[in-house]
Amino acid sequence: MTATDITAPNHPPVKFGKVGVLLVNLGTPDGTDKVSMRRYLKEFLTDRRVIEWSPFFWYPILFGIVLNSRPAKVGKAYATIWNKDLNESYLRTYTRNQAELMAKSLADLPDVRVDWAMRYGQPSIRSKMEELHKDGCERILVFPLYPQYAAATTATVNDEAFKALLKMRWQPALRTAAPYHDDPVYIDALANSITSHLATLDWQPEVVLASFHGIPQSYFDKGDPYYCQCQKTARLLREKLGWPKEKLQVTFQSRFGPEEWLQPYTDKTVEKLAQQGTRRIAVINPGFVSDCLETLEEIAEQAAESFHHNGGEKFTHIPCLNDGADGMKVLETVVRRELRGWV
Ligand SMILES: C=CC1=C(C)c2cc3[nH]c(cc4nc(cc5[nH]c(cc1n2)c(C)c5CCC(=O)O)C(CCC(=O)O)=C4C)c(C)c3C=C
Ligand SMILES: [Fe+2]
Ligand SMILES: [Fe+2]
Repeated sequence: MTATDITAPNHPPVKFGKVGVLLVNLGTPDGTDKVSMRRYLKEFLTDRRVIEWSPFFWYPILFGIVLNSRPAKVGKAYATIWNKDLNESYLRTYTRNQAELMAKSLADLPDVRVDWAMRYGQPSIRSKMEELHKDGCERILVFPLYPQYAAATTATVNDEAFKALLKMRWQPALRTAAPYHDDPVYIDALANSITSHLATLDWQPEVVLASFHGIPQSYFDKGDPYYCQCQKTARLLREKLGWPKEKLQVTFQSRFGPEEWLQPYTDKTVEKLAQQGTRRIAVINPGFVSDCLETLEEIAEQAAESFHHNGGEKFTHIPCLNDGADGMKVLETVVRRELRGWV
């Protein structure tokens, strides 16, 4: 269709013919104060893709205990890793940078619009879908920025994108990007980030932990592919580096609540390694596209402290791919692949 196809009298102006790419990450509070933290955690922890317990059981605990105690505690943790220059979390800074850099690298596709959103907090997926649509995007690619698929992350982003279409008369076509846990470009980028980080040190780790965010064991038992995709990423990374299994070990971090989560746990492994005589370790977080609370505070601060406290000597955290050239090459490869047939 071209503008000349609009022949009806008094037809309102419409934009069309564009393709949108929406990069989506998990989310972020607007500030580290209690009110912002509570708002963010409430949106996050009422998502049934994240907490699968029945609301009849969960809400009294959430509203009676968790949302009264956790905002202050987590706010303090966020304050230690806040991007003070821009007064925002690094997850927000990196996600915005990724979208801006992506727009530049797709300059050869003039009909493509790139934007970013957060599943929890601002800018919301709905607001960005509406903006892209108004801007003439008849097709939108939603890219949940998680290399490994989990219902608690990927599926909830996709759900929200589809929900945004519910009230639209003229819906855009919607595509969602597949996980890329075994993409050679991603594995190469991780391998490069390990070797180039280790080359900056005057010591070498005996063990490198590949620490992924955990999920409850029960989600895995119900068929979530996340655990297996994490294991595959680590196997391919080991093969790429030519390392044995003992040198690159998979662990799972960020447990929440009393249930059993995927094991081995990162915090317990760090403690045990130090207690059993390992003196030098490195930790990489291959499942996180950008550094955030879970990498900067839980690993680079807390895990490092625990390692030293238990007798370890050298600890280093390998930064996430963030908005660096290797990481952007990964994201661009996925976007160009998923746009095939549309551009
Ligand atoms: C049952 C609760 C949770 C599940 C399941 C879960 C899965 C999951 N999360 C990420 C990535 C991130 N999580 C982050 C923070 C975070 N995660 C949970 C809970 C669950 N996550 C909470 C309550 C929080 C907030 C902090 C806290 O209260 O401890 C973040 C960091 C966000 C930031 O702004 O820095 C990320 C990223 C993945 C990949 C995942 C499952 C695969
Ligand atoms: Fe999480
Ligand atoms: Fe955490």
